[in-house]
Amino acid sequence: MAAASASFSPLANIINKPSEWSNDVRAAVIIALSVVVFSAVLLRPSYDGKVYDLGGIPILTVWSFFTKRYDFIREQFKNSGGKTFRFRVLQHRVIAFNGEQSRKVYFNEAGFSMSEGYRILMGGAPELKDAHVQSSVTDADIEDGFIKRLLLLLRRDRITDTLPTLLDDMHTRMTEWGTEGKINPFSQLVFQMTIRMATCKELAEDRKAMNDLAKHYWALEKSATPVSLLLPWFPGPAKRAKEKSTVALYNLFNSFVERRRNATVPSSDPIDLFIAQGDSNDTIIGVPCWTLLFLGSNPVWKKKVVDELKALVANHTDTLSSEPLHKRLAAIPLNAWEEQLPTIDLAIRETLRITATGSTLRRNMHKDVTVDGVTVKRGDFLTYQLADVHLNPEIYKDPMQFDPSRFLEGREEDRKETFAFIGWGVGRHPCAGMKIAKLEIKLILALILLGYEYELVDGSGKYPKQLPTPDRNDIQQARPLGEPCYMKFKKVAE
Ligand code: HEM
Repeated sequence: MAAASASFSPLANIINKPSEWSNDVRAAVIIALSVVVFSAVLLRPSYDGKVYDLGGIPILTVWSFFTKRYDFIREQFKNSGGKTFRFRVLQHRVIAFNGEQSRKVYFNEAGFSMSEGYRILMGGAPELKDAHVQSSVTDADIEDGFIKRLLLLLRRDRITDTLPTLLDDMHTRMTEWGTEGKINPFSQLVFQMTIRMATCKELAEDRKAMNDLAKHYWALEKSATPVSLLLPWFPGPAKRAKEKSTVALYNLFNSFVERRRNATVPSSDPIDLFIAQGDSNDTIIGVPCWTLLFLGSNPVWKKKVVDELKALVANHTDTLSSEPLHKRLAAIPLNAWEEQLPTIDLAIRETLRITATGSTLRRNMHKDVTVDGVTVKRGDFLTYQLADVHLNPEIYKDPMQFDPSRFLEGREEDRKETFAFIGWGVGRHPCAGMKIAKLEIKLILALILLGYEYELVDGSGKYPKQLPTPDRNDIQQARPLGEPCYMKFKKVAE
């Protein structure tokens, strides 16, 4: 079949009969061959005693940096014998570091900009120009003020006020599951929570708008393809998709801003203060799902976590109350959620250690800096993959094993090296949303672990032969790889 179709292809006809090539075809072939020979000779990999240069044609060599980033970095470190390596992405130079010495400088150096690194090598963030919005406010201005505004939103009094509503939202979503059944936990459990914290009541309670928001948000993330990042001007499908979803998101937010502006009674909802840039919803969604999977395969830790949650409820609420679970949880003070769940803290930490393995990015915006003997010039990009430390068997024994006790006194594996745990960021860029993210994860775990009994099953209803592992090349979400795994549940508390 392939041979038959090839003989009808004009290209195959030309290739098969070199004697009939026109001068133009001959010239094209000679140029193409020259490029290949030139690249093979002049752009071949090299080592100057400090750093490996991957060489090669910039786009071709690094295609998998954009499509399979985790594998790319791992493979190149294998090729370089664990030494620092560098490569080109078009006109940019990127240096990949590993090891403790590099890590210390990478996360502490003031001139290494996190936002510049992600903006250029990651993409995916909406830009005002894509929505064709005329504004004197630049995207850089928005970013500068972002963390300040975020911290304003995440003030303790706001979180305390919103906590009961967050639980109501979750409860409403979970009621749709019924009293018994099977769910794939990797759904959009937490999206609404973050929207509630970051926008306004009207939006968080409008199911259609929420669904549209989720649709455009994921479309925007998908539009960060290698072509759209390497050639941002190229008018291909990814550029069109990015513009389309940016316009849709802008219009959607704008309609709610207008509603708030026209409202007679002002509210303390954040949308009255600012329109938040989309942030790490995807990460939060993944963490409780993975924790539930790990606990589902580890009865000892599951019991410890459930017992701890039961104790929290017993200590802070009326045990004889007939109120539904989410109302009772709402009565628990914020500081108790933060300080009285050490076992869950360990389980979350261990979940992040195993699942947070992606590449962080930076750009050197100031003077040249030497990192572990390698000069990082002004304008160079840098990358450090969290797997270098999180899955390092020299630091974490049996790194693929879910074992929260590795952090306990006496073992403290995360203290063996500087910055050995980076699940919430370290150095100059600790996660600004950690407190709210942890709270959301704990609320979800409490509602599920106290409200339901569950066991893990595969498609045929049996305990899975193999548990899924995170897709480490899935930069945004680390969704599970392998056979689908479900939670078979039964409701045990209203
Ligand atoms: C489970 C959820 C989350 C995880 C695991 C997480 C993890 C991280 C990590 C590892 C970094 C450092 C990245 C680097 O060094 O390149 C970071 C930074 C950051 N995170 Fe999160 N994050 C989460 C949720 C959130 C949420 C919900 C928000 C906002 C509401 C947020 C806001 C930020 C910001 C603004 C920074 C950059 C801080 C800076 O530039 O100094 N994160 N996060």
